[in-house]
Amino acid sequence: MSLLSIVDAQVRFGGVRAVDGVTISLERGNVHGLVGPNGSGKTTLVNAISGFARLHDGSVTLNDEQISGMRPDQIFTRGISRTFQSIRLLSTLTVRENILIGTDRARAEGDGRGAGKLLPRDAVNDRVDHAVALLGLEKFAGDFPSQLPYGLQRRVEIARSVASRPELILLDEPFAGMSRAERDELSDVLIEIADDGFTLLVIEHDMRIIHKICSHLFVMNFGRCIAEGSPRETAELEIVQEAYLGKQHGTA
Ligand SMILES: Nc1ncnc2c1ncn2[C@@H]1O[C@H](COP(=O)(O)OP(=O)(O)OP(=O)(O)O)[C@@H](O)[C@H]1O
Repeated sequence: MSLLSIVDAQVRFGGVRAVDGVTISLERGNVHGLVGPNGSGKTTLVNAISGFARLHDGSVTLNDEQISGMRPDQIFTRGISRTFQSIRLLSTLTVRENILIGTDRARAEGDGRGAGKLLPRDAVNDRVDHAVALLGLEKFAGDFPSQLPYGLQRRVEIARSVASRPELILLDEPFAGMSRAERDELSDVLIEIADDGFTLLVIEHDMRIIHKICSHLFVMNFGRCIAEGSPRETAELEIVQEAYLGKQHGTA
């Protein structure tokens, strides 16, 4: 059984079909890449999975439970955590305190619907320690986000997601704005996160990074998923190369 199944998902903004009948599945433990030209619908698809965009048609199911139609907080408690293109950290909290917020999902672990008990303090600390270590943030745990370079702020956001122990982490352009060295470091960290058992869906433009970290790739254009498979096989497809060369939809 797939971890997440999206069937015929459609999201429209007025006359714009931002997501236009996407049917894809995410498999547990994989790092999935989501690529496509600007405006092809990648962020809208991630928004639809995480409850930030309303589906006009189709469905999203997590572990066989339909989550489309739920609010973002309800989807979070069911185990989907995400980051945004712009970093969203709380400036008055330390790195560790920002990551601690991720453990709030534990409140819902009783019945998966927000009625669970609080985790014991030791268990919360273990989760935070694990996330801090996985993201290599030990030296910065007492710092405030504004004291850190951009690449480390990104890592704090991802650590916060990891601390929620989600079933699936959605990362919207986590490498954007990073130096090559920061990109290489973060890609190694994402591989470690996947080795730790997490399932990831990563929006990224840099095919070098995609080839390095992803086992499965989805390619979008004009709101549709036009190809999927291993990064190597999809990159070689003519329809994918045409999308990146900017040929218009429906033209020869
Ligand atoms: N809130 C919105 N209101 C109106 N149109 C929107 C909205 N969000 C997205 N769109 C439109 O939906 C289409 C898909 O946008 P989306 O941001 O999902 O693409 P993307 O592939 O993530 O692009 P990028 O790589 O530039 O981030 C675009 O035509 C965009 O202008």
